[in-house]
Amino acid sequence: MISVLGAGAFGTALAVAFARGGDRVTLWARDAQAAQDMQSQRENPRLPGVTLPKTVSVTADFTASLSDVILLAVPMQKLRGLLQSHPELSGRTLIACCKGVELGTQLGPVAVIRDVLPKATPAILTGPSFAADIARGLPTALTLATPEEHTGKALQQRLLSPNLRIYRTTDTVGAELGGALKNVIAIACGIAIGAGLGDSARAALMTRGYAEMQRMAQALGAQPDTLAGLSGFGDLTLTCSSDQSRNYRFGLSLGRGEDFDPSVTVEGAATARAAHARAKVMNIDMPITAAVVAILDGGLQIRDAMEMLLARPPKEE
Ligand SMILES: NC(=O)C1=CN([C@@H]2O[C@H](COP(=O)(O)OP(=O)(O)OC[C@H]3O[C@@H](n4cnc5c(N)ncnc54)[C@H](O)[C@@H]3O)[C@@H](O)[C@H]2O)C=CC1
Ligand SMILES: O=C(CO)COP(=O)(O)O
Repeated sequence: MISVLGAGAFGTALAVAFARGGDRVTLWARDAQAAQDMQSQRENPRLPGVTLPKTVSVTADFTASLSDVILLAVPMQKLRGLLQSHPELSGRTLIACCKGVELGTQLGPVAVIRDVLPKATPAILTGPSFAADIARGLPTALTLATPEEHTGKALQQRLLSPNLRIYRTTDTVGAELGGALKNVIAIACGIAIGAGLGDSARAALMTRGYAEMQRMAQALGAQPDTLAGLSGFGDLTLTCSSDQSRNYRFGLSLGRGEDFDPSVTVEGAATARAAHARAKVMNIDMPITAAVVAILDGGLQIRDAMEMLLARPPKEE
């Protein structure tokens, strides 16, 4: 059995994929009514049109939902709270599926798991994948990062399913930072397109944003190759170019001066602030991230942000 904790769009999509791969899956929702509705209606309103396979069981009973492989599919800023309120997760294999950097501590998901439950075996599953695509069975490739290779090999075998190909790495820092920081750049790209700055500006932001991602990741001990893979470059490409991305759509709204539904999960906003704080302390040059934070905080107009980025001293690429 596989456990997925968090019955949002991504947790549900993963549950569907693992069930297609032949596993029984328990999907835990914290809200009892939501769990009951999903269990009886065989559908999650966040993934309309996707029928839950019979081997997916949705429950709000936390203890009953646990197994030897547990995926944590909650937003990044909720991860610590989930772990803290369930000490029974200690000593288990916990695979984070969230993409972000924690506000305050500036830690990624693997580091947060280690911090709260040092006896757990942490991992992260990340990479370019929209929940709706996975749930519809469209071909998708992800990266599974575990500190120890033997754990990664075992989990990789366990989680493979039709149309969901899983690569592995032991570079957890690179994998989690790629997935987190690409959301910040996706917001920047959405802002640029929403403000009518054009596709060329977006390409520049993606490329120079990638340079920022590499700088921070390497400063924190990641391998450059990891950022060039699915969890970094792959996810950056997807998220900065698709209207399916919530981070990109959030940026579009900002660029157009429109409101955005605050209940939608947009990981890049908090992550921009956390990464910016870390960059300042470590003296890492991250001008696009800094501009996103300044725009979010209302201190910088979009045109001024672009002018500021263009007016930086000329340098070698
Ligand atoms: N939706 C997507 O296409 C993808 C999402 N992700 C990542 O997955 C993570 C979750 O995103 P989504 O599922 O899309 O968001 P979502 O907004 O659809 O669902 C989040 C779920 O987490 C639950 N939740 C929030 N706080 C909780 C807590 N303290 N305890 C238990 N449950 C809690 C909510 O009730 C909700 O069901 C994010 O970090 C996101 O970046 C990763 C890849 C793709
Ligand atoms: O991480 C994702 C795609 O890989 C999902 O992106 P959004 O959270 O921006 O929708």
